[in-house]
Amino acid sequence: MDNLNGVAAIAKGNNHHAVVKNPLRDDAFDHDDHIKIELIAKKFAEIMDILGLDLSNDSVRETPVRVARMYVNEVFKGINPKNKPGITVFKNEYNYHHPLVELNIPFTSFCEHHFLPIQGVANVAYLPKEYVIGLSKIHRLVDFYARRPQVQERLTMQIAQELLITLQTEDVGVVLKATHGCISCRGVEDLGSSTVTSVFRGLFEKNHTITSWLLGLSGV
Ligand SMILES: Nc1nc2c(ncn2[C@@H]2O[C@H](COP(=O)(O)OP(=O)(O)OP(=O)(O)O)[C@@H](O)[C@H]2O)c(=O)[nH]1
Ligand SMILES: [Zn+2]
Repeated sequence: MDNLNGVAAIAKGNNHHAVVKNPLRDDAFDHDDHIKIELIAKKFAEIMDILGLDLSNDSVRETPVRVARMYVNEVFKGINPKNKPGITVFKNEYNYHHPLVELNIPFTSFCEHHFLPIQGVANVAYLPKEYVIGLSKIHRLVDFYARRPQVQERLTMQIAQELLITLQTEDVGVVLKATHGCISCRGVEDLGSSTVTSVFRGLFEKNHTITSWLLGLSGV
């Protein structure tokens, strides 16, 4: 159990910087969340005011603080390493040395260029060595890295890198299929297209049958 606790500690610790980084300043967490909410609400009220919205109207009066809370506590909470989920791993006592695939994990992220939703599913696979991970923790990791201003490529890499580190395996495959609000709601306004990104490491890179199978599972 000591070993197990050791690995759990690595997973829980601040390995936020071990993976591909989001563009964040060093002082990103100098303000407490409640201060951030207060500051963002003020700025958002200004934006609404500039747009000509009547902030004395009952329906929109609370919108600045709603948006501020949503940014800090919900859609961008994954920026802050303190919100990283504790990841439980277990000794692979049953010696399962075959792929495990977690399919159709839904996620919502936000594109860092337009702050519009990126919504889709993740297929995550790995080949266990000494440790296996609690299934729900794969979902929680996808969610944690999604809740940031993101690009899909970085999100895919962060999930893969986190699993490589946490599970101490070389064999990981991550496929994300998503639609981008900035493609559908504005700009080119193309409904119905989707974006697929993938990271294949170790077995999942070398064995093309498994790679195509994993991509096939994403409906590509
Ligand atoms: N590679 C990548 N590009 C993204 C992602 N999300 C949004 N984009 C693109 O980021 C680009 C930003 O380009 P800009 O030309 O600066 O922005 P824009 O003028 O609003 O672009 P249009 O969407 O073409 O109107 C756009 O082409 C978006 O489609 C992503 O996850 N990955
Ligand atoms: Zn965008």
